[in-house]
Amino acid sequence: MSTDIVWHKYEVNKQTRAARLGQQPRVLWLTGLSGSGKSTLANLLEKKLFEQGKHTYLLDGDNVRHGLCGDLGFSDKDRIENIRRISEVAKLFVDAGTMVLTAFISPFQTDRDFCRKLLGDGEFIEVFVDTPLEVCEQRDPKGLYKKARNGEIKHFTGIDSTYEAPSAPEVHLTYREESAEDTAERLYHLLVEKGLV
Ligand SMILES: Nc1ncnc2c1ncn2[C@@H]1O[C@H](COP(=O)(O)OS(=O)(=O)O)[C@@H](OP(=O)(O)O)[C@H]1O
Ligand SMILES: Nc1ncnc2c1ncn2[C@@H]1O[C@H](COP(=O)(O)OP(=O)(O)O)[C@@H](O)[C@H]1O
Repeated sequence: MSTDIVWHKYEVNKQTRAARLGQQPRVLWLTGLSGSGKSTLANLLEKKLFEQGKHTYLLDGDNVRHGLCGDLGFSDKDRIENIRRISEVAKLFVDAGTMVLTAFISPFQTDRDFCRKLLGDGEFIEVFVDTPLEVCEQRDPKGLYKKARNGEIKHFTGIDSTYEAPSAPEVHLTYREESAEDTAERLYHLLVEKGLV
């Protein structure tokens, strides 16, 4: 526990940085099952925003687990800590004026709400990548569902670990049989329609 600490207020702050970058910093938080398309869509969306001159950063589950969260596994307790750390990192990026995209399963509503509360009003955009389990399992891009069904991986989301679907996401990306590029375009337009990017 950190005690006897104070908060320093700086003159160069979120508002001044955001004004310099000419954008509204926020977090586009993609949540969904493994294989639902979070990484693919976040990557395509970041590319689009970046090409428009936005200052972006993508935090991705697999990548973050190589470093910052390399000591964490997939028990409920570890997933909660994973999302807590990522939320704090996302907040720092928002403070730096950045448009953050995240691609984590983030299976629990309370943890996603934790990040929402950590940020300012309107800064947390929850995007539910609502791809059915059957489709994710059929895609199985990393062969993990197969391993989970064989019992080689325990606590796999959707198989023997819970996924709580968002109750009121800002964007609900329903499944359609179409290319990833088309889905990313659909996501982009939903965000634009709602004035979120
Ligand atoms: N048991 C289990 N359950 C779910 N996922 C597993 C598991 N073991 C490894 N993986 C791989 O880890 C990626 C998910 O990491 P996340 O940090 O997004 O998970 S979580 O938000 O903490 O639940 C996940 O990546 P995605 O497939 O991109 O979602 C998997 O590649
Ligand atoms: N419409 C689509 N949207 C997103 N991904 C799709 C789509 N159609 C097929 N895919 C494929 O599904 C897989 C999704 O994997 P990934 O992006 O790693 O998901 P996640 O990050 O949620 O685990 C990729 O291999 C991607 O090419």
